[in-house]
Amino acid sequence: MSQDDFYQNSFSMVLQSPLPLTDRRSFASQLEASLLASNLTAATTTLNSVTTTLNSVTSFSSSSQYLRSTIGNNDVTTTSTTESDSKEDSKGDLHSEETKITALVPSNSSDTEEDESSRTSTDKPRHHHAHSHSHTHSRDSSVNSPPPIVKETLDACVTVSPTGKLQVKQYELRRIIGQGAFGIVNLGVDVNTGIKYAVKEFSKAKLRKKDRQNLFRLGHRGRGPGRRGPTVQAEEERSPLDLIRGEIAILKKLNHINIVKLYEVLDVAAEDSMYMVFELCELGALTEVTVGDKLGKIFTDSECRDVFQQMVLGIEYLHEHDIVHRDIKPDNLLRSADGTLKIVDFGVSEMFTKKGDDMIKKSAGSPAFMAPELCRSHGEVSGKPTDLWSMGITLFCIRYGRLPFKSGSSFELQKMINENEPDLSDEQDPRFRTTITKLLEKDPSKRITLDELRNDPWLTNDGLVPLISKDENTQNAVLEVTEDDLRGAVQQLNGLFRVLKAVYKFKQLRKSPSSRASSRDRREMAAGEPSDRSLSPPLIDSPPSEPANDTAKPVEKPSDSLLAKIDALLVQGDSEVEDDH
Ligand SMILES: Nc1ncnc2c1ncn2[C@@H]1O[C@H](COP(=O)(O)OP(=O)(O)OP(=O)(O)O)[C@@H](O)[C@H]1O
Repeated sequence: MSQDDFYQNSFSMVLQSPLPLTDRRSFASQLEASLLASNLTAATTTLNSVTTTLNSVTSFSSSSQYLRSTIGNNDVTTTSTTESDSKEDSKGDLHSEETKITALVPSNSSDTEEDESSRTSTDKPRHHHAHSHSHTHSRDSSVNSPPPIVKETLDACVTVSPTGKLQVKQYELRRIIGQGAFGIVNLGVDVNTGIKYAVKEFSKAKLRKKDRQNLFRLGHRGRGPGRRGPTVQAEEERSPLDLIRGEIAILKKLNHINIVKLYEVLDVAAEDSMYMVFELCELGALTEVTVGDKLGKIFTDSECRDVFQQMVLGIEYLHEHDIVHRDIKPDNLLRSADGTLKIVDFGVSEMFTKKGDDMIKKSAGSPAFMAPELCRSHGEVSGKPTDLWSMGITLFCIRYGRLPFKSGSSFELQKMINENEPDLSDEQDPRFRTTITKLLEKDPSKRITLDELRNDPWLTNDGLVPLISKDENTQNAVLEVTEDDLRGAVQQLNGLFRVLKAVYKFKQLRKSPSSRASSRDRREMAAGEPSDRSLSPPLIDSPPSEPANDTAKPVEKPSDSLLAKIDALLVQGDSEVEDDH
C-alpha cells in the first residue's frame, strides 16, 4: 500500500469518526499539513490526538482504555477468521467491524493448561472481598476495571457442536440453568477459550408482543424503558436488538463488581431467538422466596450484612449514575463462584437525563417488592426510594426466609404493603429492627437514603465493618448515556477502532517502508488488519522508537490526484454531517 493510500484511508477514518464536525475538520487539516510536509511523525501524532479526543468526548473512554491496555499488554487475541467471520467481513458494514472487535473480549490465552470446564468469564485473580465474613468492602483500583466491549452480532449462526450441543456462534450451549419470562438461560462455553458464560435467550416474537403492548399502553418502547429510548421507528426499520436496546445501553455503561457484566448480544436472523451473553453467576440466585409457607434460606447476621453491603454498593453506583433498577428482589441478585453479589436484570430499569430527576411511572417490578407509593400512586413517583424499599423487602427475606407482606390477591397485597407493619417480633437485634424499619418506611420522603445507610449501626456493625467510601465506590464514572448509545453506539467504537488501526498502520509504515513489506502484509494492511495476527499493535501512548535518521528518509511528495481525492473526502464529510443535522 502506498503512502498516498495510507493518507487517503486516514482522512476517511478521521472524517468518519464520531467526533464533532469542528474536531474532524481540525484533525483533517492537521493531517493535510503533515501530508504536505510529508511528515509521517506528525501524522501519527495527529492520529494519537484523534484517539485521545475520542476518549474524552465519546462515552467509550473505558472501552478505549480497555483497547489500549489490551493492545499494550499484548493481549489481543484476534480470532482466527472463521467462515462466518469472513462472510461478515466481506459485507464491510458496521457489524462486520464488530466481529473484529470481538478479539478484544478478555483473553485467557495464558490459561491454556487450565481445565476448561472450570473457567468462567470472571476467572481472574480476585482483588476484592465478597467472602461472607470479610470485614471491609475494600477494593483495589482494578475492581472497576474497564468494562468489556459489548459486541453486537446481527446474523449469528446456530450450528451443532461436535459434542452434539447447539452452538450459537462460538458459544456451545451446554445446559439450561434458568428460565426467564422471555426465554431460557443456558450455560454457554466459548469453544475458542473455554470460558463459561450465562447465555440468555429471548424470543423475538414475545419481545415484539410486549413491545407493542408497551407502545400502546405507555407510548414508548418496551423492555428496558429508559427515559431516552430511541424515537419510535417503524417495526421493519428496527433491528431486533432494538427490542432490548434499553437494557443493552444500560449494561454497556456499567462497570461495577456488583453488577453483572454483559459481553455480547447476538441476533439469529433466521430464527426467533436473540441472545445476551453475560458473566456467569455460578451460585445462582441469593435465595428463593415463595408466597407459600415454605421458608427460604435464612442467612446469618454476618451473611446478611455482607450481602446487604454489596447490594448497597451496587445500587449506590447505579443511583449515582442516574439509573433506577426497579426490580430488586432475591431472584435478581445472583452470586458468582466466589460469592460476589451480582445485580442482574435491567429489563425494567430506568435511566434519567437530568441530574436529580428520578421520576418513574408505576407498572414495573414484582408486586411483593413494590413500594407503597407505587401501589397507590397513579402519577409519577421518585424512583430511588422505591429501590430502597425493595432492598428492605429483600433484606427481610434473607433474614427470615419469608416475605413480610404476602397474599395471593394483588389487591390484598397492595393493601398490606400500604397499611401493615412488618412482623419483627422475633428480632433480637434492636439495630437491625431500626434499619429494616427505616427501609420499610411507607413515606418515601422519610425513607432512609443510601447516604444515611452508609453510617447505619447494623450495616456497619457499629463501625467495625465500614463500607468503602462513596467516591471510591462510584469513581469509575460511566459517562452520560446518550441517544446514540441507545440507538447503537457500535458506530462510535468502530470510529475509534478505525483510528487505532490507522495509528498502527502509520507506525508500521514508519518502521517498515513499503519496500520492506511483503505483498501479503500489504494486502492485509490494506484491509485494515495487522499483517501478523499473532502480533499486537504497539501501545499508542508510547510512540515506537525510531531511527535517528527516520525523518531524513526520502519522502514521497503527495500527488495532485491524492490532494484532489482528499478534498473530495473533506467535502463529502462536511455534507454528510450537514445531512445528519
Ligand atoms: N448471569 C447469570 N448467571 C447464572 N444464572 C443466571 C444468570 N442470569 C440469569 N440466570 C438464571 O436464569 C434464571 C432466569 O433469569 P432471567 O433473568 O432470564 O429471568 P427473569 O427474571 O424472568 O428475567 P426477564 O424478565 O429478563 O426474562 C434465573 O433463575 C437466574 O437465576
